[in-house]
Amino acid sequence: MRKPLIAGNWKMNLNHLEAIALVQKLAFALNDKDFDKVEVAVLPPFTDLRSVQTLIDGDKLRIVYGAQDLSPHEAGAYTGEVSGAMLAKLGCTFVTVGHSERREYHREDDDLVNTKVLAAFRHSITPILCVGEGLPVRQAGGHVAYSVSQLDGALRKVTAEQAQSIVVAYEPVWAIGTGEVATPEDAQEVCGALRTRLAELYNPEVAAAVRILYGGSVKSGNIAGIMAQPDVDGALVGGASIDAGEYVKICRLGESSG
Ligand SMILES: O=C(CO)COP(=O)(O)O
Repeated sequence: MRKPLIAGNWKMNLNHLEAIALVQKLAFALNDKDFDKVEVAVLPPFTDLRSVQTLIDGDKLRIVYGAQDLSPHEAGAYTGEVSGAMLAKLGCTFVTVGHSERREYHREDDDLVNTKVLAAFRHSITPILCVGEGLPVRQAGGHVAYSVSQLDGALRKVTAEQAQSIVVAYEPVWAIGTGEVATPEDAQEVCGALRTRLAELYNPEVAAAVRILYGGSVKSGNIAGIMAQPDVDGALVGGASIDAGEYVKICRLGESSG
């Protein structure tokens, strides 16, 4: 049985003081003890992680956290990079890898994404592997093949044991930050195909264990329909995750529709 996951990708928003304020608001709303049917995560910028860790650990909050990227390297002369070991030391549960904004603005390709997935596993951090097509690919009808090939590329040398703990996020680029959300059927089509591919690459047990999220303009008004789909196990939320009231609503709806 897959526990639904709602993860908030803050992107490059909120300094560490603003991060503390947001987590305090979320904690107040989400910390009642009935709220245990969904896992709630926040993914702040690197500079906020220590503050978020201190708050969550200190108050034993029911929120987990992670980073938005990591280096494929272990340590050394890699100016500007942050290693998996550093993130593990900060108690990160998750790290997003292969987000379309990294693929587009930092030219990350499937090979680099693959080395980052492997780096996350070396430090027992769960990768949230992002895949998804742009508008021209969608219009040409190639969205399933494109997303599946990104999955294949990212999972090279990943064992079945590792793969069963991964989180995959289907984020069609045309739906990110545009207000144009995929229909529940669009989300199911690709998430279902990704699960089928996991069964082919590994085995049915791995496919059944992996949580597959949808991301792209998720709001409280559209989450329920998307999460009602059999192969959608939660959401990777961008803009709406830095609005405490809206994110709490999304998490509550995720809990009841998961
Ligand atoms: O990129 C996303 C999450 O990783 C989605 O962003 P939005 O929810 O702002 O469309």
